[in-house]
Amino acid sequence: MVWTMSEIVRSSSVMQKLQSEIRNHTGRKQNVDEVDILKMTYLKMVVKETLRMHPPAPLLMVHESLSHCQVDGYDVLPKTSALINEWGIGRDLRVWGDNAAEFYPERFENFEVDFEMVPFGGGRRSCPAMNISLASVELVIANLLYSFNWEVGYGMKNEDLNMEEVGSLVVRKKFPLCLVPTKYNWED
Ligand code: HEM
Repeated sequence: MVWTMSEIVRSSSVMQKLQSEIRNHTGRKQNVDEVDILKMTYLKMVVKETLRMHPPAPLLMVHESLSHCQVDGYDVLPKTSALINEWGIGRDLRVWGDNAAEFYPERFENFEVDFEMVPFGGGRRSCPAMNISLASVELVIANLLYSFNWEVGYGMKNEDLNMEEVGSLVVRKKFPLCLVPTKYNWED
């Protein structure tokens, strides 16, 4: 959620497009609910793009081979530890093109994700909480943007927000995200 908010605040066009989608689909009421978010296609693209660029577990978890196998011509012996570089997969120029380092949710308009990114891992030991995690992130982000506009404040420009990472197995922002909300006025 923190990485998603950070990327949204850094780009005024993403924030505006997302707020229009959320407010148009929700209408004027107390808050966005689970049914409202089903129709929000841009919101889903924004969350996907965040997971591509900022996978919370950049190397997934350590896996161990059970038996001897070959991968790409390399012999993998039993009990070999394997780390999957999900961070690298999400930034591979061959998959994502020259703008791989850019936050560009629209790339998912014409791109059905299969194994091009695996922020929740894959196979039998993948994250069992994938669906609830995605739904929770979408619901919280939608509500934050529905009721408020956000800025970095304190005289700083939104696009200059610090995005440095820290951590190893789980990566988080080096500096905590601190934003200033302004209540959205439907009459404006
Ligand atoms: C955006 C949020 C989350 C992400 C990106 C994420 C990602 C991951 C990843 C990459 C793995 C390792 C998969 C592998 O090694 O192939 C994993 C495993 C796991 N996750 Fe998550 N996770 C998230 C949220 C959650 C939540 C909220 C829970 C619990 C409520 C959870 C419970 C678990 C469990 C129990 C495993 C171990 C599964 C196993 O070893 O069989 N995760 N997760």
